[in-house]
Formats: sequence, structure tokens, C-alpha cells
Amino acid sequence: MTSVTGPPDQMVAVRDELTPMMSQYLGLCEDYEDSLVLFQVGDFYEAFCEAAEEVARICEITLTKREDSTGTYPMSGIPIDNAASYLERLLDAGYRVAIADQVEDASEASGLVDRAVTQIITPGTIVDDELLSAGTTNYVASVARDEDVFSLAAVDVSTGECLVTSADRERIAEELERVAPAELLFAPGVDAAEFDPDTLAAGAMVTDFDPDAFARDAAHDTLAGYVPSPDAVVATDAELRACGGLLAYAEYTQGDERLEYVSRITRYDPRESLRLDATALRSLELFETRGTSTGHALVDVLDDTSCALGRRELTSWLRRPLVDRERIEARHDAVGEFAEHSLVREEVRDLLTDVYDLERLIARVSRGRANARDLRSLKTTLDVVPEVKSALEDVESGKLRDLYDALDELEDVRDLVGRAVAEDPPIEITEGGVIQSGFDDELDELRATEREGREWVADLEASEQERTGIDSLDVGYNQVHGYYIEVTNPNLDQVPDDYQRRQTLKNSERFYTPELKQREDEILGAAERADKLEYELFTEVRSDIAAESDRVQALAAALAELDVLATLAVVAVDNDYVRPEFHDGESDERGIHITGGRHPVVERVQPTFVPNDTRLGGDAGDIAIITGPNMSGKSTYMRQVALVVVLAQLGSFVPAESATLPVVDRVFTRVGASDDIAGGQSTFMREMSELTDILHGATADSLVLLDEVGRGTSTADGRAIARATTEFIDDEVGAYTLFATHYHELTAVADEREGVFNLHFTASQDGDDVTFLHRVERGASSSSYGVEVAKMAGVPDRVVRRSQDLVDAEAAERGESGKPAASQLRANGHEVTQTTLPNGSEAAVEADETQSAERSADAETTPRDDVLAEIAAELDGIDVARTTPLEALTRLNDLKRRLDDRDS
Ligand SMILES: Nc1ncnc2c1ncn2[C@@H]1O[C@H](COP(=O)(O)OP(=O)(O)OP(=O)(O)O)[C@@H](O)[C@H]1O
Repeated sequence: MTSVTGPPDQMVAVRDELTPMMSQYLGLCEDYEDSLVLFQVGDFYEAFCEAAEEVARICEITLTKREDSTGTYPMSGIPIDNAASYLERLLDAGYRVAIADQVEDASEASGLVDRAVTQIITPGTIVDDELLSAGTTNYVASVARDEDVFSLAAVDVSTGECLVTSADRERIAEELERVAPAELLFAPGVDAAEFDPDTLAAGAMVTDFDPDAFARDAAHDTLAGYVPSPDAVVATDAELRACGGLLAYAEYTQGDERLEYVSRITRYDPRESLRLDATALRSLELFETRGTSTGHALVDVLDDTSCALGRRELTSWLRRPLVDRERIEARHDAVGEFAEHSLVREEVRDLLTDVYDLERLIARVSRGRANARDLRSLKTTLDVVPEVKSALEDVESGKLRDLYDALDELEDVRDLVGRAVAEDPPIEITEGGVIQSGFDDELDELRATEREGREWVADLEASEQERTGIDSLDVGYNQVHGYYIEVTNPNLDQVPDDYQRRQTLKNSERFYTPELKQREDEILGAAERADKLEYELFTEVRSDIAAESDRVQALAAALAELDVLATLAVVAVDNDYVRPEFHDGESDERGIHITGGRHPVVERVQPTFVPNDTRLGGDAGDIAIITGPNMSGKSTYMRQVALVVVLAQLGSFVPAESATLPVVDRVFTRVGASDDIAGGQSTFMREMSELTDILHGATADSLVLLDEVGRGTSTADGRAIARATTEFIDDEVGAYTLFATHYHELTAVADEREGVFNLHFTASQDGDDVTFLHRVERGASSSSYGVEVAKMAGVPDRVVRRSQDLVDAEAAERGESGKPAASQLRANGHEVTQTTLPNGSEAAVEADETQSAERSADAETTPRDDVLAEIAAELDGIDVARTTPLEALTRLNDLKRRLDDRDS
């Protein structure tokens, strides 16, 4: 078997004969067995053998070969100058990449150049800006456990942000979902299987790392490199182990160096935020959309940030809406002030566009990887700070004042960069041109020597022409021979005695004089020393700035927060959002009260949107049963309520005319079965396990969205489960609940229970057109419209009419009046137009009148047998909107076959 990582078999077989370089490569492959080793040879990173074949395939580069006395080895190389895009491909293909750099100057090495792995690039530990997307976080996380308590640590190696928390398994799984790490480590004793595979489905690579690094003492030692007293920062042994092991791994990937810029280890309590589990995050489409939706996530609507810092902060607010009313209201105050004072807001937003990603920048400074341009970018950002401060001078809200105070102008750093670093420096920091003149006397002297020398050389041509009388005499310079005086062959007899021959060309001779040689030595010596000195000065300046990284990070945090608050204000103003009010949830004011609520995403993608009110909890009853035809707007309505709650609690204004809300502790969602078939479980099983979580986990302060519970099983069971669930929530939980259902029978529960009430969506009919009004109204809908939708979909008329008869008969049995809307449809039905479909598309379905007239004769004679009853029940259960054309055909075919069987 061949393997891409680890020592290549071909080399192992001839280990003792390998050339020194190949033997070095083999050794590194053995040391970094689980990584693809990229081995610097000059300007390329080379891979050999199977690894070379894989790199060539993934990076689409040429596979070549290297031949020596021991054999022929496949080889492929990626250019170092342009490595990022290739590395990205290798990471995407699921590899860890060990970068083996030449760690000594090839020209100074005697024999084999020394090479060492300076960095292991893995999805969770990327620091290279070119590999990271702007404004995102990129975490590597680890989980450790102490009996039933799990601890999670996460670090963003590109910014130095480090988080630690502990909770039960379920909450840690939720936190993992929020943190969305790119890479995940499990400490010994934690089984990856204990975490819902869904959590890992976010794309985290699971990495095995030295279990010893997670031992208590080792972890303590590692952490002691970051904080003076580890036990004061972490609360438990498991936290210590998670955090210590994780940092040890992060160090390992960064060439075994301590990551000085990881100085903020923040311990947080998951209870400080609104709980949103994986299902809720997905079904509310906060960050990502699902196939069936509008194509936009909530974050797309909100993200109008000015800088990468703000973008990252906004994401983190959205992942963790708050539950502390005071903190939420402080954000609202600030958003309100920015919303009101558009001039201040726009000025701040405008200034923030010049702000660089300070967090990543200062991390690069601390890692010793920042170049002179990075430091100039730091200065550009710092130049903006006084202007931001002056724009904010008159702000009143507590939060904005706090941020104003937190804006450290870092004058010392700004001044240092201004004095030290050249204004438009090159990328390389070893070749001079990076330090300002006037910053260092010695450097200025060296530069003066160099300048004077060059001036002297520049004048030499004229003075030598005069002295020798040779008009064509040239003074020039080349890399190999240095300065020379060139005289063409016909003039050689005029050459003075002090000229010494340097080089003979075809038509001329090149000379130097002792003085020219001396000047040359001076110039080159000064230039070389100046470059070295510049490098030294630059690295000194860089370390001085690194020493201020805490202050830079604090400034970054304040700028990030300002950006988010100003952005939320813009979103509020542009989209007509209102500031939500909160109440304490005491019995008389309990409830979610929204007037004219809108779905923040759907309203942006549709030409028109119908606002709807919500009264849930308090006098209204805690549980709303929502009925209405498919596509009438039930799901949109439910999600809009949840999104208003989420927006309000993250600090945003909300899409409504007014909103008075409780502080919700948790949002649960259980949405349509067919939407969530990923994960391998049977859909019904999955539905029930989500329901279990809700019934166990919800409190009176939770918001629960139930969309079609019980659909994955037989109608009778489904109805029963739906009813029992409603009763349980009413009796035992008292959560704010929106329950959309096609089980019309469920509406009867409202007559029996005070805590339950009905809402419905209707369709209006104008002539032949059926239009969905998308307006929610009190009371139960007159019909579930399943039969009408079957008709619209072209189900044979006989089946439709038979179904309708059955439904009517059942309604009569229950003492209801039947389904007027359905009969109207039949009476008028030549053409039924459904005007609104997802994504604003239109569909028209024709029902053939003639055909239906022909078939009606049969219908009267049809006996009520079991087969038809079954078919009708099945039709009633079909959710046309969620049925693929193939499924529809298969089911139709099946129905038809059963009809045929019955007739034959
Ligand atoms: N308030 C509204 N104003 C305008 N259009 C709306 C509104 N609510 C929903 N819609 C549109 O109607 C479409 C269907 O809405 P939705 O998915 O909420 O229906 P539904 O009743 O949940 O359907 P089903 O029962 O099939 O799941 C949406 O995609 C949207 O385009």
C-alpha cells in the first residue's frame, strides 16, 4: 500500500544509500508522519514519491522526477513565492502540510543546507492572511472532560483570541456549533462519538495530538507560559487540560514557539447567551442558507460593516445573542444614538473603512512575521483613531461613552512607527529601504557614506575624461566585478599608469584605480552594513510594538464594537426597524407582542411583504396552533418571530412597527421533516429526538417553533403525537410556542385549553385566481387545503373528488360544516393560479373542466371502499411543496396502480 504522508517506501528501501538531502527529507517525513512534508529546495517547496504525485494532482502542477545514484524519484514542486493558492488546495483536500524550510543561508552552508519544519499548516491553525478569509474567525478547539462536566477551549491562532468554558455535554456540543472550529482535538477520555456527528459536520478536521500534552501538569506548564497564574484563569482541571493541550498543539504547529500574542484567555459561561442549538442555528438560517430558502442568511442582511474587525465581531454577536437585559439595552441605546445621529454615524463608518485587521496584524507583529508595510498599516489605523474620537466627542449613551474612553490613541506606537518606518517600504525587510532617515545616527552616517561615494563615482566619468582626454570613457558597475572604467580598444594607448586592468571585453578593456576600489569598498560596505542595521532596527521596533499588543488588541476590540453598533444602526434606518422594548415577564405583562412584524430576510428578497402581528403568551395564551394552506406563509411567520427575538437580544433593532418582548432563554426549532434529512437517522427518528430535546429542555422563557411535528409517521400516530405534545407544553412547560400543522384536528385543542389558541393563514379567491394573502388571523383555517393542492398538482379528478367527499364526511361526523373554499374551487375551477411561490416564481396549473365533467358520472357510482379511503388519507398527508417531481411521479404511479388493482 502506498501512502501520501509518512516515509516513502521507495526511500525506506534504500535508506542507507540515500543522498544526504534525500535522507534529510526521509527523516522529516518520519518525524511528521501525519503531514504532507513540503521541502524547500531553493525557490521551490518539493515533494517526492507518492506525495509528489498527490501534490501534482491536487495542485495541477507538473510531475517531474529526480534521478540520482540510488534511483529515480517522482518529484513535484510549488513555487515558494506563490505558495498560498497551492497550500489552500492541499488544505481543502484534507491534508496537514509541514513546511520544511532551509534554516541556514545556502551560500553560507558547508555541505548540506540545514532544514527544519518551521510551521505545520492545518485548517485550524492557519496564520497566513492569504489563506484566511477576511473578517472571519478560524478556531482550533479542544474538548476535555471531568466526569459529566466537559470543557471546551478554542483559540484563533491568527488573532490570539482564546476562549474557555465548561458545561454539560449538550451545551458543549452547542458551543462547538457556535464556535464552528475548523479543527478539533479531543483530550484522552473524551470520545468523539459523544458529540453529535452533526457538530463535526461543520467541517472540523479531527486531529490526534500527543495525549501527554493534555495531562494536568504538562497543561499547567504550557498555560503558565501565557498567564502568570493558570489556576486563576481557568476554573477546573478539565479547563486547564483542554486549554493547555490546545495551546501546546498550537505551538507545535507554529514551529514550537510560544504564541506570545495569546494573552487574552477569556473564560465565559455559556449561560450568558441565548441558547441556540445546531438545529436552531441552521433552521433559522443565521449564517447559512438551506436549499429550499431565499438564498440569503440573516448575516447577509446585517453585514454592512466597514472593516474586518467589525465583521468578525458581528458574527460573534450573532452567534451569541445575550440574555442579560441590561447589556442588551446598553447595545440598543448605542444603536439608537447612532440611528438618530446620522452624521456622526456616517463619519465613524467612513473612518472605520481605513481600519486594518488589527487583531491579525498585531498577532503577526508578535510572531515576528510582520513586515514594514504591516507596521505602516498599523499607523494608518492609528491615524484614524483621533478622528474617530473627535467624531464621538458628544455621544451620550453609556456604551458609546465607554467605547470612546476605550479608544487608546496609542500615540507612542504611532509616533514610533511614524519616525522609524519608511513611508512606502518594500515587502522584504532585509534589503534596506525600511527605516526612515533621521531615526538612527549610525544608519544616517552609513547612508551618507554610501551617498557621497556614489556621488564621487558619478562625477568620476567627467573628471577622468578630462584627465585622460578620452571622450568615450565610461564609468559603470556590474554585480561581479564592481565599479570599472571602460576604455574602447582604439583609446587604450591613452590609458594612464594608475589604471589597473579588471576585465577584457571584445572591443574594450575595463580598469579600476586604487581610489575607485577604495570608494567601492566604502560604498558596498556601507550599503551592506546599512541593510543589516536597518533589519536590526526594524526588528527592535517590531518587538517594541509587540510589547504593546494588549493595548492594540483592546483598541481593536473597541473599534470592532463601534463598527457593529454603527452597522446595526444603518441596517435599522435603511430597513425601517424599530427598537424593541423588554418587559420583566411578570405575569400581567408576559408575552411576545409584535406589531407589524416582518421576516428580515424574506422581506429583502421579495417585492412585497405582508407584515403580521404576534401576540403570544400572557392573556393571548402561550401556544398558537397555526393552520393554513401550503405556501401560505406559516413557516415564514414562525421564523420571523424567532428572528425578531434573536435580533433583539443580539442588540439590534427589529423589523416591526413595535415589539415588546421578554428576554428569551432559548430558541428551539423543529422544522419540516424533509428539510433535515442529513445525518443518517430516519427522518421520523430524528424528528422525535429533536422533540425530546425540546420537551426536556424548554422552560417558560423559551421560544419553541414546531413545524409539522409527527409527519414522518402514520397520520393517526402523527396527530396523536402532535396533540400530546401541545398538551404537555401547555401543562408542564409553558413555553412561547408556535405550532404550524396540517392536522386540522389539532385546532380543536384551542377550544379545550385556555393556553392554546388558533391562528390561520388564508387564501383569497378572485374569479379563477387563488392568491395567498400571507396574512395571519385569529381562529382556525376552514380547511387544510390538501385536497385543493392535490388538484392543483394534477391528481386525477376522480381521486380528488373522492378525497373531498371523505374529508367532508369526516367533518360532518365531527359536526363541522365542511370546506367551502374547496367546493368553490371545484365550482369555479377552470384555471387555478397560484400567484406566489418561493423565490417569487409563478406557477399555473390547469385543471381540465371537460375531463372533470366526464369523470363526475363515475364518481357518483363509486363505492366507499377501503382502498379509496387509504388513497385519500395518503393524499391528505402529501406536502406538495416539499415533494420532488420524482417523488410525486412515483407516488402518483403507486396510487394509480392501487386504483387499477382495485378496479380489476
Ligand atoms: N408575509 C409574507 N409576505 C409576503 N410573502 C410571503 C409572506 N410569508 C410567506 N411569503 C411567501 O410565501 C412563500 C411560502 O411561505 P412559507 O414557506 O412560510 O409557507 P408555509 O405555509 O410554511 O408552507 P408549507 O406548509 O408548505 O410549509 C415564502 O417562500 C414567501 O415567498
